Amino acid sequence: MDIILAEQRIKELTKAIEYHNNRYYNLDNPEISDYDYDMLLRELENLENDFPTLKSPLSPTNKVGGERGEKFSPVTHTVPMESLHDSFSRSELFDFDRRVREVAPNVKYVVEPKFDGLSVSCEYRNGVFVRGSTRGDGTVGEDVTDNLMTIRSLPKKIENAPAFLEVRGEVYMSFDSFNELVKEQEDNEEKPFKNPRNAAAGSLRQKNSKITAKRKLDIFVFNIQQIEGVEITSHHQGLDYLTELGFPTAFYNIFENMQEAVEEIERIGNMRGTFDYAIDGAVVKVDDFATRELLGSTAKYPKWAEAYKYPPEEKATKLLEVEINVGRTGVLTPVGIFEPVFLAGTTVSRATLHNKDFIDEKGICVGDTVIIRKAGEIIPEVLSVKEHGENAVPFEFPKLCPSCHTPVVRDENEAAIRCTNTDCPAQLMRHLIHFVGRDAMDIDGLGPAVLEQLVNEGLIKSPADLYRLTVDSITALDRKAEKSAQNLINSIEKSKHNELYRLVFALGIRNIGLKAAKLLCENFANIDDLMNAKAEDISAIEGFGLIMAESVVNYFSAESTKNLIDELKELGLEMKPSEQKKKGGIFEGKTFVLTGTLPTMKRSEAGKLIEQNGGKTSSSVSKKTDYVLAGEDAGSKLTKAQQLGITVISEEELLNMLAE
Ligand SMILES: NC(=O)c1ccc[n+]([C@@H]2O[C@H](COP(=O)([O-])OP(=O)(O)OC[C@H]3O[C@@H](n4cnc5c(N)ncnc54)[C@H](O)[C@@H]3O)[C@@H](O)[C@H]2O)c1
Ligand SMILES: [Zn+2]
Repeated sequence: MDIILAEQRIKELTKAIEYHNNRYYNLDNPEISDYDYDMLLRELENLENDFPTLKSPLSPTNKVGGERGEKFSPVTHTVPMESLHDSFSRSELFDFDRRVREVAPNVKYVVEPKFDGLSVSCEYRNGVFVRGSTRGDGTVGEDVTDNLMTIRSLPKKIENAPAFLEVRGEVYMSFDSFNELVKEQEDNEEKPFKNPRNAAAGSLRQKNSKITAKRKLDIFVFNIQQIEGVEITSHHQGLDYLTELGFPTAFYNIFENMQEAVEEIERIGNMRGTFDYAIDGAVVKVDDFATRELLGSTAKYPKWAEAYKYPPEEKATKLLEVEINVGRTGVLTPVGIFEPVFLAGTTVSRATLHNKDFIDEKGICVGDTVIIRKAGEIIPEVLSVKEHGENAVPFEFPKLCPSCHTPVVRDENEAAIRCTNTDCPAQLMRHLIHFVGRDAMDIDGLGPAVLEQLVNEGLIKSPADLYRLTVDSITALDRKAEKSAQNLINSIEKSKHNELYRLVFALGIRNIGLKAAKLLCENFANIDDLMNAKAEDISAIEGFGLIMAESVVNYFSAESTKNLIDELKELGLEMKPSEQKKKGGIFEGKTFVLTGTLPTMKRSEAGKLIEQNGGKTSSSVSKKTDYVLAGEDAGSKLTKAQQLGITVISEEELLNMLAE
């Protein structure tokens, strides 16, 4: 390649990598697989090696991680949180070994699994967990102490602790917790997380630690960053000590040569399907700290460690049939059923085919041999058709709902095809599951199996029928004891006293999630006001757009909704109003966006103050924003405010406004 072309390609790659970095680190929502990303980075690294004069000091090959978001306060890492250099072949590992042996001919290596989560640092003073932070750009991370507090396996207080200890670990979500979460998200027709890593990152970087607590995160601790009062001279000694203190650590082994280390890496690779957590590789580390000192670091990673990344597994299998699932809002989702294959640790026999367009674009026919792969190690995806089956014909997307046989419709500008029949049994099941859910009416003891029985027996045709159940009607179902029937009735009774927002969420109005349901109820005094609200009134609520507003109005104007609400009222649902948005404070009707570090207050404190005085806070700057309260290091939000000509105030000015 000549230098002109190389320069052009380096520019392209840099741009693409920066784009994907932002999606991955800042938005927790990557667009391409890690493997594809690694290949882009590798191509850039190779070009920079071939044309050293073209390498910019700001190259992504020189930088760790993403940027620090504005959600959390900054934490400066005394000991930088470095990244790792990746190898994709044995020969690269032996190159690494050669470089190390120039400095330390008798090196010993520790090999351990490389967890696929997100990196955090945790600090302990006299054994008490005092602060935890994300890696950020390696130098400055985000303070996520409250969220780390929710991780059960992370010790909060350690016995016989050193005066000061900073450890580094990887927060992850187990496959079990991840599958549970995705199922919940799918049932609610929310966009599910793509893999456990994104789920872990998205959950840890939550403003509301109550949400983090529900997500069941876990941690493996793999390094001592700093320690006072205890002397440790090697990595394996450090790991043993951490285990002794009660930290969850992973297994490791020590080797005297690279050949054995490579075999261990292969062994771990072969085992990866047996772990309950995702690993994306293994790490080889120089054991002795003094040798590490000698080897040093580059701007991005230590020269004493090397990661080996396992390639994503792909397999060919036959598509046997396409099943159509009907979701709560009636969306028909095609699911491919394959001849079972063992892939990246689990047996795969189904994968979503997303929608009609996906099937048409790939030209997928029943009977074809297709290539499937696990992206991000977990969710199987269909990559391509490898070979058309002999008599394979293109899959015909059904024109009727498979559950109720009503003709389906496709909305304009939407890939989704829906069944719009409100009495559709498939939707009814989904709807009921949602209706009784924890964030909705919160009725204990009504799992999918019981609901299905009740629906099959014809006892339940709508959510209102739940309130018509009796102990007798339930005990009549097979194997239901009187006691459990009574418990069920009790929890159904209890749900009658719920606050209105639960019902509004439970109704499953399109585009209305839990937060929107709460907002609606804070802005309308009771169900009747809400049912009579006009789209303009609803879209005036901060956080609501016209689509959401219309969705609410359409839903409540339907005759079937009116009947349902009447029935529910008659059956004794209290529909308790929520506390109404405070009216009349000095910030009444004003929306604030808070950004940067304030001189004396935490942003959450300032937010509370604003809300106590009738104002609202929002996380993004728009034309609806009245004030941007900016502190130090206010980033893009400040710029946006300036572009839109929105008044920017300081903490002092805020306090002056309140004093007036
Ligand atoms: N798909 C995308 O769009 C996209 C974009 C950016 C980054 N990525 C992915 O992110 C990763 C690159 O990020 P990175 O800089 O964090 O590098 P990395 O994940 O490859 O390696 C460094 C990280 O490994 C972690 N780690 C886990 N177990 C460890 C152990 N036992 N010892 C030491 N460290 C351990 C550390 O927390 C450290 O931060 C790659 O996997 C890349 O594919 C993907
Ligand atoms: Zn239907």
